[in-house]
Amino acid sequence: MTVSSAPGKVYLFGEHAVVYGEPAVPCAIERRARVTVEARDDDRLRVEAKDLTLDGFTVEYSGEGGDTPDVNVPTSLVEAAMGYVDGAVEQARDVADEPEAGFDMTVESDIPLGAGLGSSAAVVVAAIDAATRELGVELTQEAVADRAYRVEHEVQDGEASRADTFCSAMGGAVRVEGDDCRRIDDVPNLPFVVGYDGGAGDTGELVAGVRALREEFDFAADTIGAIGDVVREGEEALADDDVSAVGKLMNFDHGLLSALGVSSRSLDAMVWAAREAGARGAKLTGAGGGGCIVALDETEATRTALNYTPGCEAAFRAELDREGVRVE
Ligand SMILES: Nc1ncnc2c1ncn2[C@@H]1O[C@H](COP(=O)(O)OP(=O)(O)OP(=O)(O)O)[C@@H](O)[C@H]1O
Ligand SMILES: C[C@@](O)(CCO)CC(=O)[O-]
Ligand SMILES: [Mg+2]
Repeated sequence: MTVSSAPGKVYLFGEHAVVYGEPAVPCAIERRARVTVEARDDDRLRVEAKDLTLDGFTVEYSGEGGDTPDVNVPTSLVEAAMGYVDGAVEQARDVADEPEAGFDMTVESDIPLGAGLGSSAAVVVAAIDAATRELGVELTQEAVADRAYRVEHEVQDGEASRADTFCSAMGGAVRVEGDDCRRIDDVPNLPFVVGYDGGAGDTGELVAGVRALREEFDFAADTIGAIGDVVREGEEALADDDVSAVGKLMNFDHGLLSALGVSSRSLDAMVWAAREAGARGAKLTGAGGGGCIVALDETEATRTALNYTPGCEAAFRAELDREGVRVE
């Protein structure tokens, strides 16, 4: 039996624009997805995903994907979840050159689903790491990141950057621009506070919406370019340990993301509550549509304000997680 875990992330800057080749800076946070894998004697795959709904679901189907799972959650949700885990298993079979390998897998996660904290990337990264190890192959974190990217790219219908998967596999703060992925060492202390509205957005759909806007309006394409400028400026602020400038740029980034239509009433409400409480900056994180905002505040004021904000279901502090994927 092998257990691997991988962290979720918040975006300091650059989500969405990163899909079109602009740089982005996601940071891994201390909230993890854990995947337990046990090799089977046959080629079947049995997946238990306890957090997929409140009730959880269990599905058993063949390696060829011929069976229809008998479950009580929306089919699209099951299909997507099976896509991520199935994709991870395909990668492990390919790496180990064991196309017939079967597994029992259990997915458990502290990362809210579809909320902008990179739950999909963490699940794929941890699943690939655990399944390859279970087959006796140890991949580097970079290799896990690359394989996980291929899975996200496929499940999200080609609408994915390397940012989430690289960040989850490597840990820490990272910089991703197209295929160029690296860790950023020496980031200042970043006092992340996360606000969660209890909702979710569909990453693939939200990215497709931004793509449509970008094709329709030149100024939407310019907005994406402006996000790239914010990120480049933000990298300088990080290098100068200037947390107050980082916050200002996060605010700017949120405005641009909002212009691209990926914010929501509750995300905006949480962003404003954080700013009014004295946060250095606040923005939505991840694909948007609903889910989480991230703010910078070393005091307790933002968390307290978020707890009193209608539409905010939970507010918590998130520490930078310097460790990426690991065996438990
Ligand atoms: N604990 C889990 N168990 C099973 N599947 C999961 C789990 N967590 C996430 N997933 C899969 O990932 C999907 C959510 O991925 P999606 O990319 O839409 O959001 P996210 O990764 O949480 O946020 P973002 O991509 O904006 O950072 C879920 O619908 C499910 O398919
Ligand atoms: C919206 C997006 O930029 C981040 C989702 O966490 C999509 C991606 O980079 O794959
Ligand atoms: Mg995702």
